[in-house]
Order: sequence, then structure tokens, then C-alpha cells
Amino acid sequence: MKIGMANDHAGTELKKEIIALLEERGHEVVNFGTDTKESVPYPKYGEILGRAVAAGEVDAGVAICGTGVGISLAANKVKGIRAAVCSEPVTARLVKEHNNANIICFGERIVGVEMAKAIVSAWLDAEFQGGRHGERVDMIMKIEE
Ligand SMILES: O=C(CO)[C@H](O)[C@H](O)[C@H](O)COP(=O)(O)O
Repeated sequence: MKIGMANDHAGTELKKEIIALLEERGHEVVNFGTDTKESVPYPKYGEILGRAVAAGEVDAGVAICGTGVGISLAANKVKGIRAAVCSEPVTARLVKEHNNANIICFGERIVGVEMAKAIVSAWLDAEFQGGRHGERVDMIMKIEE
């Protein structure tokens, strides 16, 4: 898969670890920045990643800020985006299986490197189950119309 990554200054270090994980797993990574610790606004990076996923420029996305929340809120304002904040791998699996989350988010100030890798792996390894979950996701997406 082609996976987009975006983060604010609070996610720069963890992003490097996640890029390495994704590349080890054979994915192509598109890095939308930021790549320094100079303060930048998370809404900009959430929007950039959300628009890239919604346009099909990348297949899915990983977003990191201090908590994962701010960047998820911004990405979720883009039509077609289901960005989910996760702090552990069970939720990460379920946001794919039940919610078909197309962007996963977490906080560098909240989770450690190994937990973040477990979150990303659980989300990538899971499959959307459709059925009743598909009907509910369709209901969410209709709210955008
Ligand atoms: O938006 C956030 C919270 O939802 C992120 O954690 C940001 O990274 C954070 O707000 C940045 O804070 P800072 O004090 O400007 O580094």
C-alpha cells in the first residue's frame, strides 16, 4: 500500500520510527511533514493528509501530534475521512474492522515507540468486516451530504 504520513512538531521523532516500520513491511511511504521540531499548526498537516487520502493520492494515512487528537479532528473535516485516535492495538484493530478507519492517529506524548508500532501493525493487519458495520459506516458518511 501507499501510506501517507503527517505530523506536527510533537510527532516528528515517532514519525521516523513509524516510517521505518512501514517500509520494513513493504509499504511505500509518502511523508507530508513536518520533519523538524519547529512549532507548526497540526490542522495544516491533518488537512494535507486528509485531502491526500480522500483524493486517492495515498491509500491510507498515519497522523501524529502530541495526543493524536488535534490532527485527527482536522483530518476528519475532510469529506471521506474516518480518522481514529488509538492508544493501544485492540482499538486499532477494531477501528479498521468496524469503522473502516482510513487514517490512524496517535500521540507521541502519549504512547511509546513500541506501542505505536503495535497500533499501526494491528490496524494494517485487520480487515474491514462490512455487513452491519458497513451499514453504520454508510450512515456516518451520509452525514457529510
Ligand atoms: O493538538 C494537539 C492536541 O490535540 C496536539 O497534541 C498538539 O501537538 C499540541 O497541541 C501542540 O502543543 P505545543 O504546546 O504547541 O507543542
